[in-house]
Amino acid sequence: MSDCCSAPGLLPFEQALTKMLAQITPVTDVLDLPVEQALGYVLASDVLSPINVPPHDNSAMDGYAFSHSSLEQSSTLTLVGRSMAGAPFTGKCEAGQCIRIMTGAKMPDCCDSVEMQENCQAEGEHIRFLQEKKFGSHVRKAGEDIQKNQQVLKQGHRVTPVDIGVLASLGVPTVKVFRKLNVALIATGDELKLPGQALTEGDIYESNSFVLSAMLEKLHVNVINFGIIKDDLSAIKAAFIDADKQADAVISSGGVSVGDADYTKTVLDELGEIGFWKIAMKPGKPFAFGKLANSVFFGLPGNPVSALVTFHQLALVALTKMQNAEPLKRTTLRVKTTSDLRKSPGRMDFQRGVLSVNEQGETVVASTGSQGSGILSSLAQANCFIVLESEQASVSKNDYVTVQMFDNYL
Ligand SMILES: Nc1nc2c(c(=O)[nH]1)N[C@H]1C(S)=C(S)[C@@H](COP(=O)(O)OP(=O)(O)OC[C@H]3O[C@@H](n4cnc5c(N)ncnc54)[C@H](O)[C@@H]3O)O[C@H]1N2
Ligand code: MOO
Repeated sequence: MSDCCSAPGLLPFEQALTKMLAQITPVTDVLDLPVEQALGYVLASDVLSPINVPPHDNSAMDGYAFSHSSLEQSSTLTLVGRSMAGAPFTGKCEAGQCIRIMTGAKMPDCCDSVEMQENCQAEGEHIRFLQEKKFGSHVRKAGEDIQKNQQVLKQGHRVTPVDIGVLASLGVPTVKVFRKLNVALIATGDELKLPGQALTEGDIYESNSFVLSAMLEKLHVNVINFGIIKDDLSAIKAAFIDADKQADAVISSGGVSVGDADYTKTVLDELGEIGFWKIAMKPGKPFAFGKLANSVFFGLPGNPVSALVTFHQLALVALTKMQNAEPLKRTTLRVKTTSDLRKSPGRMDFQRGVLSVNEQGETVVASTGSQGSGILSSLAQANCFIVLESEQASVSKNDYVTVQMFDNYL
């Protein structure tokens, strides 16, 4: 994206992203947390395995362990002991002998292979092996999953449920993680009512803080919800001051445009500094970024789709950096559109699309229809953004477009 194609006065999207990220300082405070509490946290150091996993060679089947060379002499071996999971065979065995073994039990030192019991005939202590077996069959080798000192997880990785299992399997009781961010949410607007309240003339229900709060939960931050603040300069100023004291980042929605009751930018300018305002993107043109005394500030536009798209494309990327997490990976594809797409050059569009596979097996995208920035339900129907560069004009059906798949924050 270059300056050539953005409407005058609007910062190209990529430049806005770069400028914003340059002003984000990642957290440095580190906690040592029990692994079972680490879900969603960002690792503050690499995790190396202190052991081999599994720690010893063990059987993958219930059956009989033996030395492969024994079977070259005779297909019937003599049973001389038992190895159970947690109660290994500690005795000695010789050529021509075998050991009863259970899944997960340690391989006796004298054995190198296992046969499952379904392929054996047991008559007292005489075990007949009915099939030929390869050397090492049904043996899970020590360290075949993870080797001692192997890097298992990297700094910056966000801990998943499976990671918690992997850490437990290493016998690791605690992990070092970066502290959670505190993020304040403020919805501005005289017209906003909470679900459950009655609407009077001109009111609408507030939805931005609900969806933003849910997205922030997925990002694993502490949300400090300031609820609805009236379109009043001093009320907004007081809320921003309070939020700035408590949070690493303050996110407001609404009041960021040029209307008579749009105070966000004025207050940001008074209390801190405006990094930039107005981006060549659609929806989301009036997005503002800046700094308050202690925190960074994201001023999202009030329109529900504009608020969510700017949060997803900009604020979420910045908060991820602030968490010290590895950058978000977003999947993009070039696919055919089955809809005509209306667009004027000058802003980068994030249109809502539905990606699917048609009867011919081709991956195609369709528009969700009207792209008004108040139509929140269209985001719920969509599974991707159709990303159209700033200079692009309308696109015809059957042309190829870039889509960005929704990630798990939407
Ligand atoms: N003269 C101009 N007017 C507008 C421009 C412009 O460039 N010149 N830009 C338009 C664009 S683009 C957008 S986006 C909006 C953004 O306006 P604000 O950020 O000032 O938002 P509001 O005016 O407060 O609200 C816009 C719209 O969204 C509804 N809203 C607000 N907050 C919430 C909420 N928490 N939950 C649900 N809905 C919300 C509000 O009722 C309005 O309908 O400005 C255009 N105007
Ligand atoms: O940016 Mo506004 O978001 O076009 O409606």
